[in-house]
Amino acid sequence: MEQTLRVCIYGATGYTASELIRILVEHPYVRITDLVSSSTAGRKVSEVLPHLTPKLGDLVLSKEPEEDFDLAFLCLPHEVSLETVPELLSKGKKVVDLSGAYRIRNPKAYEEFYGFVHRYEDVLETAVYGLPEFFRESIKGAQLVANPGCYPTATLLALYPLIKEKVEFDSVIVHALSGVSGAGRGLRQQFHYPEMEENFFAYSVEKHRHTPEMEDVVKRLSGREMRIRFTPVVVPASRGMLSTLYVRTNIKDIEDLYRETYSGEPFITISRTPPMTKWVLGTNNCILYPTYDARSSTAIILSALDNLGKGASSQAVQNMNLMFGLEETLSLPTVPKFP
Ligand SMILES: NC(=O)C1=CN([C@@H]2O[C@H](COP(=O)(O)OP(=O)(O)OC[C@H]3O[C@@H](n4cnc5c(N)ncnc54)[C@H](OP(=O)(O)O)[C@@H]3O)[C@@H](O)[C@H]2O)C=CC1
Ligand SMILES: CC(=O)N[C@@H](CCC(=O)OP(=O)(O)O)C(=O)O
Repeated sequence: MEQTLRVCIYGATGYTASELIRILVEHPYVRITDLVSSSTAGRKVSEVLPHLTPKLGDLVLSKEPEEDFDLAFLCLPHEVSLETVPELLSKGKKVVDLSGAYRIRNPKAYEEFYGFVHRYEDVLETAVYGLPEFFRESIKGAQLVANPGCYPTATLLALYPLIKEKVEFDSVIVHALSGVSGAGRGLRQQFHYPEMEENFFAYSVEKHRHTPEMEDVVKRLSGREMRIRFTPVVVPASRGMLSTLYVRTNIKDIEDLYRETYSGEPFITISRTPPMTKWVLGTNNCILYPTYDARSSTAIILSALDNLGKGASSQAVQNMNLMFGLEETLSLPTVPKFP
C-alpha cells in the first residue's frame, strides 16, 4: 500500500479507544487524523491521556473530525453508535463500530436486550460481523464492520469447530470470567476498588445482550437455531477473559478437529494445557483448550483472550487491515507481557 490510511477515533477517552490508539500509533500505514471526544474536546492528549504523550502529546481532541479521513472507529456506547454509524456511512466513510448496535441482524432483539428500538434496519442488513476467522471475505468488501463483543468472540471461536463439523450435541453452557475493564471506564459503585478487590460476582445471569449475539452468529454459520446458556462473572483483574464451554456430546476426539479448523489462523492457538489469561494480555490471540470428560459425556473447551485485545480493539485493527487490503496481521501484537 502506497498511501497512508487516515483514521479517526470516536469516544477517544474510553478504554477500547486507548488500546486502539496504542496499536495504531505503531501501524506503518496509519495516521490518526482526529481523536473525537464529547467530554474533552479542545484539550491536548498530554492533559487528557497522559500515557499517550510520547506519541500524540500535542494533538488536540475535537468535538467533530476536523480533517478528512478514510475510516472511523467508533468506541462509543451502543445508543451513540446507533446514530453515528448511519451519519458516517451517508458521507461515504468506512466504519468499524466497536459497540453492539449493528451486530445482531434481528432488530427486535435490540428492544428486548438493549432497550432501544432499532430504526436502521437497512444499515443493519449491510453490517458485516467482524470475526475474521469466520467472515474474512465479507469483511474485505465491507463498508460497515460490526466488531464483535468480547464474550461472543471467546465463545464463538471455541464453539465453531463443533458447528462446522456438524457434531451432534444437545446443550451449550458458557461460564465466562472477565476483567473489570470489560465494563468500560465509566464509574459504577460495584467496580469501586474496595468492592472489586478480592471480590468475584456474576451479573446479568438470566439475561445478557451477548446471548442473542452468539445465537445469531451460530445461526448464520450453521443455519441452526440454538439456545446458549451464558453466565458472565467479573473478577478482580483489569484485563483478560476466560470462558469455559460445556457441550454434551458423544464425540470424544475433538482436539484434532480444533487443530484442523484453525490451522493457518495466525491468532488462534490450540493448547495442550489450560490457558492462563496472562498468556494473551495485550495481544490479538485467542488460546483454546479442547478436552473431553467421558464420565459426564461432556466436551469442555476453554477459551482465553484479552477483552480489550481480540475481544475489542486489536480485533478492530485486524478488521481494518482486511478492509483496506493490508496484510491481516500488520501491527498486531502476538507476544504478551509476562508475568
Ligand atoms: N471494554 C471492553 O472490553 C469492550 C467494549 N466494547 C464496546 O466498545 C464500546 C466502547 O467501550 P469502552 O471503551 O470500554 O467504553 P468506555 O466507557 O471506556 O468509553 C466510551 C466512551 O464513549 C464516549 N462517549 C460519547 N458519548 C457518550 C455518552 N453519551 N455517554 C458516555 N460516553 C460517551 C466517551 O468518550 P469521550 O468523552 O472521549 O467522547 C467514553 O469514554 C462500547 O460500546 C462497549 O460496549 C466491546 C468489546 C469489549
Ligand atoms: C465486565 C463487563 O461488564 N463486560 C461487558 C462486556 C463488554 C463487551 O464486550 O462489550 P459490548 O457491550 O460491546 O458487547 C458487559 O458484560 O456488559
